[in-house]
Amino acid sequence: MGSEGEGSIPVIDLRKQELKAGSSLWVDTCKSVREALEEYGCFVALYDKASPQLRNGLSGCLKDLFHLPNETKLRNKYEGIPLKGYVGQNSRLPLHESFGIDHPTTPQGIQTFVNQMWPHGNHAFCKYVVEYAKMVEELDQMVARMIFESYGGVKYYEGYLKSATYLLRVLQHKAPEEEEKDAFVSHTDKSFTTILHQLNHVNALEVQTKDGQWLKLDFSSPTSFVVMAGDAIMAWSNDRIQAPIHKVVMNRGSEKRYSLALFSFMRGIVEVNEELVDEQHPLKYKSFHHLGLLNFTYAAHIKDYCGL
Ligand SMILES: O=C(O)CCC(=O)C(=O)O
Ligand SMILES: [Fe+2]
Repeated sequence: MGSEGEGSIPVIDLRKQELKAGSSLWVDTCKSVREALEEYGCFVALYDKASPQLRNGLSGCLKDLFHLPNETKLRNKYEGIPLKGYVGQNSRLPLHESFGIDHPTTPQGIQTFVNQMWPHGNHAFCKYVVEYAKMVEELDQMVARMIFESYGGVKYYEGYLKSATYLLRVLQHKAPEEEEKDAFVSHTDKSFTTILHQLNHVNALEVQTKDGQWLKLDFSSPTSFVVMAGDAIMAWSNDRIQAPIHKVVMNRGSEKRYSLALFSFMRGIVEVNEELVDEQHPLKYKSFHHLGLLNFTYAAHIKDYCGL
């Protein structure tokens, strides 16, 4: 467990049976999670709940989705909320295409999306996406518990369970004609946390360290998931955790890349964890409405929205 040498993103094993809340392994793992998030804003979690059948089923469904006609794809719209719907055919992001599925862990959420894309239904898509999203939601909740515990108590965790809402983005990135090219521009996520997974072996995600170095992430294994801090957890932690700047860089001649990002958001108000405010660490953010942050100018920094 822990870091794989200097200058690389930590890998943390969350697969072990003995990893039960309160055990000594749990306490050690919470510490590794906290250190990774404070140093890099992300880590690679090893988690083995995605069966080969699920991954294969999901791959097939996503390929079908990206093959739909453009006018069908454009029905995936969320008025007023940038990047929540379909992004594609965009000259500024020519290698990128993605869809947003709101509430992917609920039958209604997935059904709404499927009705837009396949008015006659798509049973396999519903089945695989819900199964996948629920599995990642469990991982998200486990990591959230570890984070909340290591920063002073489970009371925040109970609030998180009640108010977390999820958005699944499914992404396809194509290879460029030049040697290498940004396929998704550098940004931080506006989520509380994001969990990323790749459906094939094409690595392309890069994360910037505090000293400005870009690190490539290898999460091509079926058991690797990247847990990444978003702007909201950065504010909640009063800047102990930094939301890392990241981008997707594709190389010439590579296969199309398929990845999935499960973003968590809090319904309602996020308050800075009071245990993380003291003389050395004065309060850096006002309480803020998380979904309001999404409606705020997308390109803006969270400090413009609720920074002190
Ligand atoms: O595809 C990836 O690995 C990253 C995608 C991403 O950064 C995002 O959707 O916000
Ligand atoms: Fe991102």
